[in-house]
Amino acid sequence: MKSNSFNASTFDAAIVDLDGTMIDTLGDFVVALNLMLDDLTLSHVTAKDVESMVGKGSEHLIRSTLRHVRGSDADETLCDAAWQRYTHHYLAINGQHSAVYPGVIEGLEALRAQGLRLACLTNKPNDFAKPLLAAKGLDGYFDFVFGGDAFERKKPDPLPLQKTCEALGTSPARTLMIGDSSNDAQAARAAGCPVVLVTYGYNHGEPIQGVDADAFVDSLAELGRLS
Ligand SMILES: O=C(O)COP(=O)(O)O
Ligand SMILES: [Mg+2]
Repeated sequence: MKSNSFNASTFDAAIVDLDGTMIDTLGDFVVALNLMLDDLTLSHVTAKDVESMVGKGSEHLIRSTLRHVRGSDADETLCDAAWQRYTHHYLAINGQHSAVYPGVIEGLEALRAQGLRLACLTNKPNDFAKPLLAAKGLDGYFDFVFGGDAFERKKPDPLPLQKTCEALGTSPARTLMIGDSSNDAQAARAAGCPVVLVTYGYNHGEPIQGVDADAFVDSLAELGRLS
């Protein structure tokens, strides 16, 4: 951890991002998107293409994918058809091409052992996020799981973090945000939450070290060594 400013007693709770922070879901995204593209008789995307488009929710991912393969913005009819096919395929393969990152279980165990309440806050829709956490054995760590459709606006807007703090009953200043992208960091800054970023996730194709955050960790297991 590249900061000495954290101590477990500084926090009452932590809000943890999902994709790119706890679970490497790139494989699921690529498989579901390419099945969708097959249905629409469009050409495929690669993992490298998808990595820079993940993080702003499924609608954004689908629109970005359609723009990438067609070279122009898709109209609403195509977006609606794509959304239907994508949802169908994603639900069928959810978690099959994904893996929990090393150190995640250790980090979550340590945060719980230090008495922190935990919430998962992701831009992934609720219907994708909840079964995925359950399939990977992570659901039991969280008092709350909020997807990208849980609130009126998504990260990087601060609203989802403010609402999650309200649900946890904690003040933003004592609630640590743990994420992998500028989305998480911007939302945390605007909500007044301290923020730690992992160095291994998806940051819209940009180096994570360039993002304004309080600390960076190579593994969530490092969070257990804060005290
Ligand atoms: O855009 C997504 O679906 C992933 O979002 P997350 O990084 O907030 O979990
Ligand atoms: Mg993420």
